[in-house]
Amino acid sequence: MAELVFFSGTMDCGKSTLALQMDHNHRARGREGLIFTRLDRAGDSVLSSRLGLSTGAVEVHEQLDFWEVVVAQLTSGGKVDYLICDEAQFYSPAQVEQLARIVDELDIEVYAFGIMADFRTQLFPGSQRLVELADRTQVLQVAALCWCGARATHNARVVDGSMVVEGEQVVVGDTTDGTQEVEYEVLCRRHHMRRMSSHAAHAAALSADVLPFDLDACPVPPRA
Ligand SMILES: Nc1ncnc2c1ncn2[C@@H]1O[C@H](COP(=O)(O)OP(=O)(O)O)[C@@H](O)[C@H]1O
Ligand SMILES: Cc1cn([C@H]2C[C@H](O)[C@@H](COP(=O)(O)O)O2)c(=O)[nH]c1=O
Repeated sequence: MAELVFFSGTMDCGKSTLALQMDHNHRARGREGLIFTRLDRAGDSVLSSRLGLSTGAVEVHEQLDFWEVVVAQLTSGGKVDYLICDEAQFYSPAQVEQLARIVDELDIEVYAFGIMADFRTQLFPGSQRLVELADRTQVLQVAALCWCGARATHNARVVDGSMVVEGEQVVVGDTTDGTQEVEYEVLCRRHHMRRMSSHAAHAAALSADVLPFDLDACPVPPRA
């Protein structure tokens, strides 16, 4: 029986790489699949991994209906054994429901990949619906790490070097709108809650070295 599986984890933990590997392994055994993504950092209609691999994909626009796409493929004589769905956090709840229907009524495997929560630690609507409907939610094994070395569990947004907790939910990574540079960094919960990105930690470490300087305790009198 087919399943809807949600592979989740922080940014940069290898989700897109796993999506490409799963597609490769299925294809190598003669199975045929459809690949979908939305707002990949490499551009429209591409599923890309930071390891350098990429493949063409169907861009999931707001109006895309997964059910219609798959049924059209089947009725035109195509074979569909599985779907690979990357950046699934950006899909609408209705689109996630279409994916569940494809599993149940067409017996096609659906593998969805995405982050669970945004930079404010709030669930993306698409991810929430996936957790609600998936047969299984699987956290990726490869841990992305916080700057302190702990397992990273949260995604932080850094705008012009400072961590922010307000703003639009969706801003594609590694972009600039011409005025601001938006980056993301993964953190452990402790440092996310303290708003301590690696940049802030570095600045705090530097000022800790400089500020507590006690002239009276200094063995060498400073030169005039
Ligand atoms: N130069 C590198 N050498 C080895 N592994 C790398 C390198 N660059 C990135 N990676 C791996 O790629 C992972 C990110 O892959 P990607 O599939 O793009 O992540 P995600 O889709 O979860 O954001 C990193 O966690 C790391 O394990
Ligand atoms: C936390 C967060 C992330 N995003 C964007 C940034 C990236 O384009 C994707 C995640 O991609 P990845 O393959 O998992 O690295 O999501 C966003 O728009 N809003 C956020 O809060």
